[in-house]
Amino acid sequence: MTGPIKTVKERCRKCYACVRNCPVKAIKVKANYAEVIYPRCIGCGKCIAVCTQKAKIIADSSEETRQFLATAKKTVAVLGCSFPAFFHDASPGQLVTGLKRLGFSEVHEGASGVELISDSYMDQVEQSPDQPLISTHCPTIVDLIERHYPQMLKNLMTTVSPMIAIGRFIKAHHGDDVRVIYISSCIAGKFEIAAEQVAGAIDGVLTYKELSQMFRQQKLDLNRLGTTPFDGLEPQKGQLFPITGGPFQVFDVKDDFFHPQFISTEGEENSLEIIRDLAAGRIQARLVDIRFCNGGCIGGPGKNNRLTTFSKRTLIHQYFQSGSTTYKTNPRYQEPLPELDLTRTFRNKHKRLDLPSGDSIRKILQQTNKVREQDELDCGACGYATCREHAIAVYQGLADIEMCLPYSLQRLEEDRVILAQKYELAKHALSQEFGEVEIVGKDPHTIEVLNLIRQVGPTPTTVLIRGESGTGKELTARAIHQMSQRADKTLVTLNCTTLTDSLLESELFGHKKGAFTGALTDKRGLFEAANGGTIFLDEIGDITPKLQAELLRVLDSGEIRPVGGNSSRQVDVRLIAATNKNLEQGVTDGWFREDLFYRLNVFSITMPPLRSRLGSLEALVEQFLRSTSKRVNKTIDSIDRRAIEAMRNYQWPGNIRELQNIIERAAVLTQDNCIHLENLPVVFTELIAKHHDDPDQPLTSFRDSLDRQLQLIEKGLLKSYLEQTQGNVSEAARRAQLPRRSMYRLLERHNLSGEDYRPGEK
Ligand SMILES: Nc1ncnc2c1ncn2[C@@H]1O[C@H](COP(=O)(O)OP(=O)(O)OP(=O)(O)O)[C@@H](O)[C@H]1O
Repeated sequence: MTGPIKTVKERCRKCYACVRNCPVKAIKVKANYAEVIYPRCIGCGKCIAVCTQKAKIIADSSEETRQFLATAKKTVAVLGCSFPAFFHDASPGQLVTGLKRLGFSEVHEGASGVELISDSYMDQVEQSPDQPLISTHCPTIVDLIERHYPQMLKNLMTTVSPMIAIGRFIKAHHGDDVRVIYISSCIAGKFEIAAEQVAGAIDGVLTYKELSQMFRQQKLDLNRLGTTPFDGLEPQKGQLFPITGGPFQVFDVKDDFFHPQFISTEGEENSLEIIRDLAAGRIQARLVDIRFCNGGCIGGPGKNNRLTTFSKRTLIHQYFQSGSTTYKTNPRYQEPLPELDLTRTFRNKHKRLDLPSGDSIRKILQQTNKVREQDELDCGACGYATCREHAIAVYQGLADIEMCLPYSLQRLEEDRVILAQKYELAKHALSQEFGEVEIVGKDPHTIEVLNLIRQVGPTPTTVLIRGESGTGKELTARAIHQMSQRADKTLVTLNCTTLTDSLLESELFGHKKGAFTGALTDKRGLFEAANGGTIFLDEIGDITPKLQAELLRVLDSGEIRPVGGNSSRQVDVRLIAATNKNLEQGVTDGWFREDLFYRLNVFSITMPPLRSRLGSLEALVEQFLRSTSKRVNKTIDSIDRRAIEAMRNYQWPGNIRELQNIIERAAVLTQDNCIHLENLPVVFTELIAKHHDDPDQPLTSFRDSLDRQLQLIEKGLLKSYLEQTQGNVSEAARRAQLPRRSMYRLLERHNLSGEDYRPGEK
């Protein structure tokens, strides 16, 4: 069932402004838009006012009115009592002329409808009812009680509103030969005329905005028109009705405003407060006059100007006092009528929504990560004042879980991490398919690694690859997989540092639908994806104790259990793990499980750092020149001697990956086909210590001088080791705790030889 407030779905951006501002929570949030639930709506128009995207609109009655005007039947216009506050640029007589030009046969003032109901009102008040009477001229208040406070139906005065009264009055004089259009700033009137108890009195409600639009379309400038008198009855005090206190003036309620038995109030907050007070029996008034809009009927949402309540109030008062309006009352309205029925009844339209149990609320709160009381932030971003109200609305199907902002932000972050991981996986898969896998190097360390790969590759043994970052651990894992019987099956790579504990568990072992928020379907884990092949867990030293225990269980049993699942599945996966952390230290310090360490460390390969395999430096450089040339789309086929010399003297903290990156950078920078020393980062130029043997060299830059001094210290130390070991280079290397090859390289660089220190050989 749709009511007069419509949603333009394409415009709704789900900002929840309407949810937040709707006083009776009559907005339901759907997948792509928020819409009004008509049976709960009270037509106050707040959602229209707060929607910056103009996605909430009031059903426009101008087209329907035009159609009425185009037929032979008479159509009468009734101007709501607030019209002088909205059409103040033109005189009332010009407005009447304008309406007649549009085709209306007669124009009446709604204020005369107020006077029609005055007696009925006072009769009810004077009967001294035993419970407070609530006025019924504001349709929003009537809807509020019918739809949300049905226990107060008995308090509603059984009199129609002035709009219905004048509609019935006009129709009583014309028979069914006439249509009546009411023009007002009140959009709730559009709701009211549809109520079965008053149906037929008014045929359409036009807002002032819609009427102005009709004037514009007809190019009618009211200021240029002559004046025409009203055709209806001349009202007396009814013209004061729309403003605060107006009804009491019109109905001649003698007791003043200070008397607690006669209360007149308006505005959303006051209206809701007084109805709650009345419902709870906290106040005992005789007559309560309530109008929902701020300032009374001059505050309706169907307005066409932005004047303040005070200036509109002044305009109404001026109009009342001026007495300049002219009337040429149609004689038919003077004729006596059989008594006009001005009563109405009301109906309980309350739709009770199921209330969740405490347990259901708790479960919904948990879905948005609210487990403890302090997790309930009550931030209001969802449109509900508290997390509990939001949870109840979710239970009642009015709200979405995703409306919780902190929860949605967290979900987004988790999704981002998962996507980043998936991106890494895709990248790896591509490089596995199209990238180079060849391990370059002829130095003894690399040859030793290649031998180990050859030996362990074809076996199903678990391998632990260790070594500094960028030394080729992943490359080695790929080589092992390619050399294995599983080479035609998948190699799944996972970097354990990128995922949180819970995500890593679901990533590795999969999850069942509903295992946690966001687990919308069953999902296969990486262990299952690697079934029959190999799984490479990079940075294994970074997984948490919980996951270490789980991994150990999988390695021992060969079975995986998805998160949230009850049964296990057998998988045949070869595990290769890598780390640059000292796991033995981890075992001692307690952050790595000893049993897992031994389970992983069945066969270990330690990747030597680049600084200890400089024998392969040139081969690596050549390899990277080739691959980089392709990548940067340049032909680079050589590197100059000084650049290589500088590279030999560099420590390579980032190892082979750093070398690869430096070559790529240089390839981009070079202007010809060769990489020069100048194309390398500045540190390499500084490493070419031209004068490191000459202590008397005049001081140049601080860096040069420091480098020179360090070279001297280094040479002095080497000489001491050679002296102490009488030129035995192996012994000197052992004492210096350096690899023998490094010792030879250092001696070569400083032009030293063991022979010079052997006894008798000097
Ligand atoms: N011996 C080698 N021959 C050719 N390329 C190599 C060699 N070793 C490493 N690389 C290249 O160096 C880069 C870094 O290697 P890899 O990613 O295997 O190192 P890693 O030790 O796994 O690094 P991290 O610890 O940072 O994950 C890769 O592009 C790889 O192809």
